[in-house]
Amino acid sequence: MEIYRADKLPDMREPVAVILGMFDGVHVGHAAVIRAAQETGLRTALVTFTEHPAQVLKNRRAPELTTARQRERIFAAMQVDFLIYLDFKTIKSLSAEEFIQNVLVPIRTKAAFCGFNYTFGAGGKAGPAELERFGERYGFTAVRVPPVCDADGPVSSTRIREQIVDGRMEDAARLLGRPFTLEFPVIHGRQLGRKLGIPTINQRIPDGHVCPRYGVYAASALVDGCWRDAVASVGVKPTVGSDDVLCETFIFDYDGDLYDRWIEVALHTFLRPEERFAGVEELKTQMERDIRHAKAWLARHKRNRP
Ligand SMILES: Cc1cc2nc3c(=O)[nH]c(=O)nc-3n(C[C@H](O)[C@H](O)[C@H](O)COP(=O)(O)O)c2cc1C
Ligand SMILES: Nc1ncnc2c1ncn2[C@@H]1O[C@H](COP(=O)(O)OP(=O)(O)O)[C@@H](O)[C@H]1O
Repeated sequence: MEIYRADKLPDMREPVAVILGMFDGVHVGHAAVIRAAQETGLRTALVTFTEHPAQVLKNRRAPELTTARQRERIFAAMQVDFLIYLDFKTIKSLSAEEFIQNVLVPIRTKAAFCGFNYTFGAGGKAGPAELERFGERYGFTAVRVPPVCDADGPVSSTRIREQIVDGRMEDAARLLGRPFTLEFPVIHGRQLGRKLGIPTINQRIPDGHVCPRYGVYAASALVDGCWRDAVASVGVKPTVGSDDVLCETFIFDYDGDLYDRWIEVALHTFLRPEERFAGVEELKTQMERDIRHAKAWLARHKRNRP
């Protein structure tokens, strides 16, 4: 996948199928839009923004399900050919027709795919119907891909955020089409884990990112291309105290240095809420119990997970 950032649009040698949207989470509804574009047989160009429009317009946005880094990896794995980042600050004043003229026409759009609720042009006033109308004028077909639904309605990033905040990881995984993962750099802690015989990689969950329910999860961690079983704890560790919201993961049967590396941790199922213990000994006893519970759960769910 070739990535183009802001200012400069790529010089396309052949016409492309364009995929439009933010795609936070890249859930099964998003995947349907991407697949529809790929079915044209054309090369696909996903056109998105560096910053979320809501962030620029309202200085406020829903917490992210995926970082740009994660989305890039997922798009690449789905075999999207080009990823084009536009700067929303410069795009936001363009009228709907100017957006077509300044972005879709120069990249040789032959077909444009969007979700059922896609909006574009100044004030987000234009939608799929306008895209179709402009398509006729500028020589591309416009396709509005219907929502993927389950028994509770359309799959949406909003629903998935709620599931994650509630610790309903299996439900979230169903709508994402893969387990929910966090991927952040490994930072230094107080080295207490090692003293307890349970070293953990510590990862800060930044503001603006969705934060799973505080508590303990059966997990796995991607280390050097291999998913390893693990147990993770999300929260502020009230027993010892923490200034940050952390995801701390103990990787089973592993002993290596992971500081400063970006490690992806999948949270499969919620085991128990975070607790404040009277002391470190009580905490250690509970952590050992958590390890047994996580191992038992992971052994029972060997299939369908990384
Ligand atoms: C499986 C697991 C469960 C945990 N549960 C709790 C908990 O309920 N309450 C709490 O205060 N800390 C909890 N922690 C966090 C520990 O306090 C923390 O990992 C330990 O203090 C080591 O910190 P360090 O990484 O800074 O050395 C848990 C950690 C793990 C790995
Ligand atoms: N099995 C393991 N699971 C997690 N981290 C491990 C493991 N083995 C070694 N490590 C390393 O040890 C560090 C964690 O040790 P710990 O004493 O908890 O220190 P800290 O308080 O800095 O997190 C991790 O960042 C990682 O580099």
